[in-house]
Amino acid sequence: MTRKIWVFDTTLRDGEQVPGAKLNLYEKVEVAKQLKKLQVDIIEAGFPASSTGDFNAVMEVAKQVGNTSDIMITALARAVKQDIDAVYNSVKYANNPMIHIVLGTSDIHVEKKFNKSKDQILQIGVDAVKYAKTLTNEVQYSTEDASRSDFEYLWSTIEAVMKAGATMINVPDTVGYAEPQEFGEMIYKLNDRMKNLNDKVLLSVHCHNDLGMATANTLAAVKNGADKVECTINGIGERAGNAALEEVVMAMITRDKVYGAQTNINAKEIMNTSRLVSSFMGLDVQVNKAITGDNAFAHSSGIHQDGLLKSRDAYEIISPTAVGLDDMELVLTARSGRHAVKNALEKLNLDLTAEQFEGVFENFLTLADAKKEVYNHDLYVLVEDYFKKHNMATETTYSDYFYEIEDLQVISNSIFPSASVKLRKGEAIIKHSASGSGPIAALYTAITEMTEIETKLVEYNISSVSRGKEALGKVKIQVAYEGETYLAKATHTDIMMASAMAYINAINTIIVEKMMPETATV
Ligand SMILES: CC(=O)SCCNC(=O)CCNC(=O)[C@H](O)C(C)(C)COP(=O)(O)OP(=O)(O)OC[C@H]1O[C@@H](n2cnc3c(N)ncnc32)[C@H](O)[C@@H]1OP(=O)(O)O
Ligand SMILES: CC(C)C(=O)C(=O)O
Ligand SMILES: [Mg+2]
Repeated sequence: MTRKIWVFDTTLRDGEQVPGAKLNLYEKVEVAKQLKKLQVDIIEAGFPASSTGDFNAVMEVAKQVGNTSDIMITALARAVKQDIDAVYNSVKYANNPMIHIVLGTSDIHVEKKFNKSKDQILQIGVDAVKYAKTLTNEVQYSTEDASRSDFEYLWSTIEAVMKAGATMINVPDTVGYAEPQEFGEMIYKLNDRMKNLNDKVLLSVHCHNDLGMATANTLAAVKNGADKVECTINGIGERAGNAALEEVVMAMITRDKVYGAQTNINAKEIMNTSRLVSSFMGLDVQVNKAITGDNAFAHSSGIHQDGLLKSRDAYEIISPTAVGLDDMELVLTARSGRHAVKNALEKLNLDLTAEQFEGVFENFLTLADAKKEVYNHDLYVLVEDYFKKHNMATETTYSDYFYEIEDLQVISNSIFPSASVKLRKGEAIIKHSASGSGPIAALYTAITEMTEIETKLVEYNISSVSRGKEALGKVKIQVAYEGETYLAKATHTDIMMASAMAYINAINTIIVEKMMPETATV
């Protein structure tokens, strides 16, 4: 039988503990709305005692997102009256409010952090739960640093707070020290004892990723009886982060026979949620991140691309559409083979004879060695060049459609940021200058006015590919055009050039998809 696993999302509390990731009230509410679409069961919205700003943000989440019966809103408190009051006074506006109390159980916490005896700490926890129960029915108790705690003391704490009225017991691997086998065994034993005491109390886990095992530990707990998982989107959180919601959920879906457990998550909202969190928090998702990384559904080597074209299951265990993506991506690189390149050409209606294809493929490899990634607009130009070289006429001069950057100058100052750009379009050279509120706005305005393709810049992201003064700047943008979004990237030592190249890549992709003749035969 399939068990239901509760999903407690702590992106807005533990996730927000990432340096620089702090969200304002508006952003917290927007993320919470998206988490509701994702169908998480519980949102932990913050730590209200920490600042007035967070108190107000948690209160707003409770009012605007917690206003239906299908979701519970909580926030974190130390085992301190003032913190518990702050949680209650902010979450009480939700239909289903919950108070979450944390207090350490390991010797390190009890002795070194609190300088108290185990009995004293246990009593503080019990008193905190009893007080919280005078305010709300739902109270979660977290035994911080549980995985490094003496098991019998951990159990006596859990037993005492359950008797005091805790409705959920959360067992955190606070410093990511646990190992799946050992963590699973601990959860098995706790589950056994808890169910004997009161089988209505939920057993939850909260795993950190310091040894890269947060997801594995969470899933080991699910296998061993945990009712609830605490996770964050993109695995963000204190230090190395928390168990990633998307990984835990997709593992349960993909390996259903192994776990025999499912969540209520609407997996199709995973990518939307990941992108929203990443953009509001200013935290890039690492490209190879499972499920939500740029490359999680992108394939770039010839043998894999060929296999996928023959049968998707050769290299795909999750359908990209299951998490809200349109499709897999076959990235054309110098490691691509003939099958992938032929497939890309056919999709563009560029039908070539075997001999023509071999010629184009040879030039493709030369270009791919120089360029890292070959785009569809590059394929058109490769085909045209091949035909020109062999004195053959083409119906369309493809290069007349696409833009290339010849030169640019960007002036950055607070008075009048401006950009001058020289573009090539086929044989034509176009020059233009524009100003803007900042250097990127000036640069993109200049290009928009030259290309006459009005896009909306949805996201602009710049990062360094390597360290040091010679670092390459990598620009990743998302633009909207006629209701569709286009992603484009570029890398260059000059970040303005990388920004312009990324934008031109987006423009050329729009041209390929919207403006090329339907049957571009050669
Ligand atoms: C594992 C986790 O993720 S826990 C959650 C982490 N989140 C946060 O810390 C939220 C942001 N924190 C804050 O805004 C502040 O630290 C506050 C408001 C919580 C406390 O601020 P301050 O009163 O200035 O205390 P400060 O943070 O310097 O020290 C923590 C105090 O809380 C005590 N404390 C720590 N954990 C707990 C707990 N679970 N229950 C009771 N007291 C606790 C410490 O012993 C220390 O008390 P002391 O001053 O008597 O030594
Ligand atoms: C508050 C608790 C659950 C926590 O974040 C941790 O122990 O990591
Ligand atoms: Mg944590």
